[in-house]
Amino acid sequence: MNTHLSINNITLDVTDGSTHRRILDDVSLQVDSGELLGITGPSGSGKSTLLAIAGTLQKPTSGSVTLQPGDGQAIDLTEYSPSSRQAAALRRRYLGIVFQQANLFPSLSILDQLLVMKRLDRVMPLGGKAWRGEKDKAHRLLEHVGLGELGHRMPGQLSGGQQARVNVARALMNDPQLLLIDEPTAALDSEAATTVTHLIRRLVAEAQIPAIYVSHDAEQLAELDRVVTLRDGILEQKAPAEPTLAQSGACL
Ligand SMILES: Nc1ncnc2c1ncn2[C@@H]1O[C@H](COP(=O)(O)OP(=O)(O)OP(=O)(O)O)[C@@H](O)[C@H]1O
Repeated sequence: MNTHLSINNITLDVTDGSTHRRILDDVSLQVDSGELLGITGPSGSGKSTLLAIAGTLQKPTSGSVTLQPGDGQAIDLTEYSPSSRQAAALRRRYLGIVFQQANLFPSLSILDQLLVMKRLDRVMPLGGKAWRGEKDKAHRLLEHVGLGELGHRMPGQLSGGQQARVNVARALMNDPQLLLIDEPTAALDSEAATTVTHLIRRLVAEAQIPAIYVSHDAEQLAELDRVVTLRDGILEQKAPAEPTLAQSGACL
């Protein structure tokens, strides 16, 4: 089932005292199922803000973000106020968000980092069938990100790259239909960063969901399916490619 993301004419204006600023200006983007789209651009160009809007964490001044799951009705992710119960429900049901800082709970094991939100979300008797299902899933995800043996460790006992992998696994616990990733490898050395980017790429292809990956890192961006650039809130348009001889109909 194809899940498709459509960012439609997003504009964000903010007022700072008596100054009005346009942070995002008529940004439109499409991301296909299984596609990992990179967004890059100078600092302050609006990348994280666009991600926050797609993640229901900020409301645009105008425009919409539509998630079309393969087997259901289209969902407008900009419909509700970010602090509303409805927006929280959309995040829980449809979105996986990976922020730069893993922000792992220092006193919880790696396995429990994946399970803690499930505990808060709904009351599940420990040891019951539903809870065992979630635990199995957390184990499977940790194995999938190469941390199968480390579920019992505490965050302080993991390297930065391993913590970043926990961060990714945690975002997949709710089987998201859209993955939003903000500079996941900024704090990592090049080798660890590439491992995490390859992992994300594999997981997105396997889950066949659309994903957006914000980064400044040219080496990581080169690993993605497609990259677009934001500059001063405007999406840079690539010049159309020169037509090939065949397209231009030229005869030799
Ligand atoms: N609600 C808001 N009120 C005022 N300014 C805002 C608001 N939201 C975003 N901004 C401003 O919008 C601009 C874009 O910020 P954003 O964090 O999206 O940029 P970025 O491209 O992700 O930068 P970086 O690469 O440094 O993380 C910044 O100048 C930020 O201060």
